Amino acid sequence: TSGFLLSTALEFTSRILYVVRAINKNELSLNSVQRIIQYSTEVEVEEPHCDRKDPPAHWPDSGRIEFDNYSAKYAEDGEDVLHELSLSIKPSEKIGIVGPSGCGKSTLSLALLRFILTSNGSINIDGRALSDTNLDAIRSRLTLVPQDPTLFSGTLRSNLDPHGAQDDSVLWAALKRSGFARAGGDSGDEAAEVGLDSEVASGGSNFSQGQRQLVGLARALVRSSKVIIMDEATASLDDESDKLVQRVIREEFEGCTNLTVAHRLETVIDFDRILVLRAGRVVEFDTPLALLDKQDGTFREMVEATGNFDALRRAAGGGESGSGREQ
Ligand SMILES: Nc1ncnc2c1ncn2[C@@H]1O[C@H](COP(=O)(O)OP(=O)(O)OP(=O)(O)O)[C@@H](O)[C@H]1O
Repeated sequence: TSGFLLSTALEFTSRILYVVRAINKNELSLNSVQRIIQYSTEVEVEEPHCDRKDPPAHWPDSGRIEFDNYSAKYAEDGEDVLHELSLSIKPSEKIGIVGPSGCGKSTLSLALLRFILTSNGSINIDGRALSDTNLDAIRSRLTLVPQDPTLFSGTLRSNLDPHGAQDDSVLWAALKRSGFARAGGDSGDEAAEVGLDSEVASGGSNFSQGQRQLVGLARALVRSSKVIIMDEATASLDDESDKLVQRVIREEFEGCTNLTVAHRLETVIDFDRILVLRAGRVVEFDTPLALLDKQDGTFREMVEATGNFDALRRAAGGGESGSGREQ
């Protein structure tokens, strides 16, 4: 009986491990995974390993993203949720995605990893249509850093590199570049020594959400993804962690194309361009300053509603407030 129990327990553990690895591989938070599992029961998703072409090893090499009249939906018989998106994102551009709740921000980030169904048009990255590209390749070459990256019980090393494919020096460099090494390994009561062997509790519960995001960024650095999609944390990060996350995006991902779903306008106010969505459509797409100075603009209204217009406009690189003036 004990032998049977042991083998059942082992089988159970190995199944759990498989799921955890799958989650980690795709850099998705449990929330996102739950949502995707939920979608996949409701949605007629594509076969995950369907016979689409493997891209060359260096793809994507510059990170140019083109949406060409792209529409998408969650279910074959459902309504489109994203409508006729046509926009071109240049290599290394930092794009903030904003808009009211339910406008399609998260759906757009899922679309880049082909988690939803294309109903019309296409998304191309460096000239390659995602619809013609092997799904595993898409999800291993583009990185989605969710609001709260999933960490699993083990060490920082195993969380950064579950397949043990990288040298410690690469992992350590990523931890330092992400700012995690400086951010400390626990709640910061005392200067904790952080190393690759630092223990990670189940769910990363011995780290703050900000620190988990930094580990998520370190994973992206280890993978040297050219395209990084971030879902900004809605919960307020402590100031220190927030600054670190922002610094990493600006400095360490300088050569990457970055799309950030932003809940707080401060996060993206100095990005290269802002994409404003409403009801799944693009309503504005321009530099923050141009949008702030656009009479009756949607982004401008959103910024005005924060009551912090002048400070945000300054942060966007603007001088005297352009309130009330058309360019
Ligand atoms: N699994 C699903 N099946 C069908 N429709 C969905 C599903 N998930 C989201 N939607 C719909 O897609 C639209 C866009 O939702 P999405 O979550 O992308 O918006 P969002 O801008 O990210 O919202 P928030 O700021 O609240 O996170 C909404 O109308 C939503 O109801």
